[in-house]
Amino acid sequence: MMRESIQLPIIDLTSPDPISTARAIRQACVDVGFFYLINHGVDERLFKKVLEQNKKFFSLPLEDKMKLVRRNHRGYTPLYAEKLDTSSTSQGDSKESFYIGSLEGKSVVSNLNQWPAEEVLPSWRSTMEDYHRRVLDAGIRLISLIALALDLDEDFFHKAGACDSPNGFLRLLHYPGELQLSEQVVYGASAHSDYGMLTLLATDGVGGLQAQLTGLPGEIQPTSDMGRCASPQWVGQSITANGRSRRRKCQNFSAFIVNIGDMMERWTNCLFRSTLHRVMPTGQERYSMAFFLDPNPDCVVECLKSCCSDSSPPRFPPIRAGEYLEERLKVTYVS
Ligand SMILES: O=C(O)CCC(=O)C(=O)O
Ligand SMILES: [Fe+2]
Repeated sequence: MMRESIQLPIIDLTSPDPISTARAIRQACVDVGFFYLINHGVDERLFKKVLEQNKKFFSLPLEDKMKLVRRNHRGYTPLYAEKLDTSSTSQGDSKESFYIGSLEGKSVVSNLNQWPAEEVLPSWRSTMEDYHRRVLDAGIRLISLIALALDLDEDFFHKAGACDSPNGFLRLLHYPGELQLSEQVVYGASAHSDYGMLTLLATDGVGGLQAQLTGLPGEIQPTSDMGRCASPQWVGQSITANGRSRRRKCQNFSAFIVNIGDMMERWTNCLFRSTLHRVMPTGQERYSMAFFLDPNPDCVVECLKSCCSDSSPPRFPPIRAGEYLEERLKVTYVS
């Protein structure tokens, strides 16, 4: 059964009451692993500019884009070259993407010369650098609230070495509108969880993003005749960044869709959920920008003391963030 939409909690980054905000974040991360973030400091004009530049890049001829093909996780990945659900037998995902990374272990944007030429796309690089910096800044501020939500000091993740110079990856995405006639199911992005601490996603407002939830807050999970929980449901046809601002009519900016990544799930011993999500093709072209906030590569991610006990021992061994990320990225590419 497909549910149409899910109401995600709304978190205000400028709320004057960090304690109640942290409480709301905790609830969201335990229940769904997703929430909307508003008042994040990335203004609407910049957001529009990035979206425009995003469209311009993907409308370049394929041979131009292929000149910037992915090296060291920076640059262009063509249609079907990536498959986020590594267990699936379907073909690669129906999306093309462009990765912009920071310098290893530094908050400086560095794309190892994988940039479109200034003559071809004027101001493209500076727009992306600006956006990268601002989203990183919002993410770092959010991490302090996440620490509070875990009953830790607000600088916990900084002290753990995660945030001094975190890795920030901005991924521009384009999902073509035409639906492929194929025997196989084709996904825009097949089911996956994100790898890092947090993801801050902005979209052009076109739907298709869905999350897999085992039970909605307050909702009684149906059980089958066997007495087992019914299988998780895909929800959220309408998880769109702009949906809320349209409803509210008063916001002059869009909300980010934020979700918890696997490293945060490891830290919290699965208290905070790194929820599976996917993008289904809708027949409508779609653009999005996902910003992955990952810990400094040297940071060791290990179960928080407050998240384990004798009856709930750590489920994952400690791991260096850089190694973990490398491993996960390696298996994602079809070619
Ligand atoms: O494009 C989207 O809305 C989601 C993309 C996503 O989940 C990802 O790239 O990890
Ligand atoms: Fe994702």
